[in-house]
Amino acid sequence: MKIQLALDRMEIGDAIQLTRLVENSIDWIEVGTSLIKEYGVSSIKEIKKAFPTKVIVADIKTIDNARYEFEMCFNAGADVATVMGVSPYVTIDTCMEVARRFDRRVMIDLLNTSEEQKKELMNYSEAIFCDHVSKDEQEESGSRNLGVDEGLLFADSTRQIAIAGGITLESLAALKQKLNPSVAIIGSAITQAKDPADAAAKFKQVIFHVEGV
Ligand SMILES: O=C(CO)[C@H](O)[C@H](O)COP(=O)(O)O
Repeated sequence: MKIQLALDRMEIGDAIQLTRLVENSIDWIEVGTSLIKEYGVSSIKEIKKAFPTKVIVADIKTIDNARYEFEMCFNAGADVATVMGVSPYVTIDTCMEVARRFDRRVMIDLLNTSEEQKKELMNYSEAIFCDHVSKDEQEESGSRNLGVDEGLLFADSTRQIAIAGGITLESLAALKQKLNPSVAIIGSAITQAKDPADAAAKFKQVIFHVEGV
């Protein structure tokens, strides 16, 4: 399981500095939606420039305007870009087509999708599927991703799964068991930690422990 470090609600310089502290413990770097909204695609360019060998995920959360937004992210250096699963299928089709042309990947964010939509979306076999509990659900309703609903859907699936939303050192092992994700997206548990390097190293240890590799 890879760790995708989610960088949100900070300045680009601080994001780069923080990532330097933890880069040996993490695999993918997410340029968070808040960075893209605040600083534009230059946030993607700068983070790719600072970490050229890491997989860079642009969490642009496209819901329309797919061709323009995905070309913009890939031209800025993103290796993966995100689209909302609740988007019209023509939007997701377009994201897939642009990603294929650039030889990059699409992550479909399953936030607020119904069971029926999730089953339909699984037809996008090349995508990564993100099981996501949102910031608002975390901060306003006290929820976090515990993998309660998706177990059966994902258990039968050969699809690549990512998990996100308030993941902690304590919740990661159970999530791994329930959803068998290949990517754990971790933001505040590392970025807001007193010692981010120590927190990231501990996440890596948990993964080592559950995977035994
Ligand atoms: O996509 C996001 C918010 O929409 C975040 O990147 C994701 O939720 C991970 O951050 P955290 O671990 O702090 O929840």
